[in-house]
Amino acid sequence: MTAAIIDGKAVAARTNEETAQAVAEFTDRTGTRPGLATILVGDDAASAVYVESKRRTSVRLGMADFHRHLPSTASRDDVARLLDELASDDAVSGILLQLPLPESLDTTGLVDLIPPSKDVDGLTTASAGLLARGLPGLRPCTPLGAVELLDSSEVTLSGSRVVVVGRSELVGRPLAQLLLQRDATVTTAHSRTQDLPAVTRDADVLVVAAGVPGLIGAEHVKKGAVVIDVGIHRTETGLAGDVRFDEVVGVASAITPVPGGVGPMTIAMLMRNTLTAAIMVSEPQQ
Ligand SMILES: NC(=O)C1=CN([C@@H]2O[C@H](COP(=O)(O)OP(=O)(O)OC[C@H]3O[C@@H](n4cnc5c(N)ncnc54)[C@H](OP(=O)(O)O)[C@@H]3O)[C@@H](O)[C@H]2O)C=CC1
Ligand SMILES: Nc1nc(=O)c2c([nH]1)NC[C@@H]1CN(c3ccc(C(=O)N[C@@H](CCC(=O)O)C(=O)O)cc3)C=[N+]21
Repeated sequence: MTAAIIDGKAVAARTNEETAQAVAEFTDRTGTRPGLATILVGDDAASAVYVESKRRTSVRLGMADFHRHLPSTASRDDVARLLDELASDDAVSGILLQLPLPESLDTTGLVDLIPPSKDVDGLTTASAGLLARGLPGLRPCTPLGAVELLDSSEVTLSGSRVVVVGRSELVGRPLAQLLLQRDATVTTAHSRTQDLPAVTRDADVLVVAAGVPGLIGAEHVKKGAVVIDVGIHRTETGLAGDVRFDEVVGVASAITPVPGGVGPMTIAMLMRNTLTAAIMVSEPQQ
């Protein structure tokens, strides 16, 4: 048996088409475009590539592009001032502060200057609280993308055993919360987990966001499980994930590739969140 390949690129393209359509309707109705502000601090090459990709996609879908680039020497006050300015600009629907920030800057303190209504990355303490409580709010893009891929493959979440490897604020933790809301039986594994293969072999659905190249092999996967690989690494032979794809493809029933899996979905969910943020401002809930 060889696993079905879950085509994130195709699902993202379909999602983006729907978003573009909804952006056009929004613009007809309100006379304004949803606007995405991306902020890059410093010159990390990978971050610059991701930000470019987000900007390019937002423009293609009909949104307004507000990009700001600060030098790696920018102070906390420089970043805070910029965030305040974008927070009070009505043309800006969503603000994305690309991570990681240079080490000298206090990431949580700065992210929390983004108003929850513009937090299209879903990373502020306020958004995390809303998610934990199950209240309406903007959710982090990569977890949303992973769940969307599972839905697109018609994977049953309710009652299923899902193991998430990783507990970061950006991916693992919010993903576990989203899956709990979908009534999955969720286990979160991390670097202190004992006997990781025994834990992951229990999973009907295994989502890996550990940031360790090739961490997960055939010995970690139950026959017929669905495997979502969030990891992304630049290697000499190209991009690779946290999962040894060549091994696991022979054990799983479905698997995401890297590239072409979760990555494109992250951007598609950012676009959808930006539209949602714009709509929430133009049509506030009663
Ligand atoms: N495709 C996409 O759109 C995106 C991809 N990524 C990628 O996903 C990966 C994870 O990102 P992120 O969550 O930000 O990473 P972090 O480094 O912030 O978190 C990694 C998590 O994995 C856990 N972990 C590390 N090593 C092991 C191990 N050997 N066994 C079990 N758990 C382990 C850590 O545990 P502990 O808490 O104990 O330290 C931690 O909770 C990276 O490769 C990143 O590049 C990230 C965002 C978007
Ligand atoms: N505030 C913040 N929000 C983020 O969402 C965020 C972040 N910081 N920091 C870094 C991670 C990483 N991330 C990715 C986005 C797209 C792809 C993506 O499009 N990947 C393509 C390939 C891209 C390529 O060719 O390099 C793919 O997997 O097919 C990957 C990874 C978002 N992140």
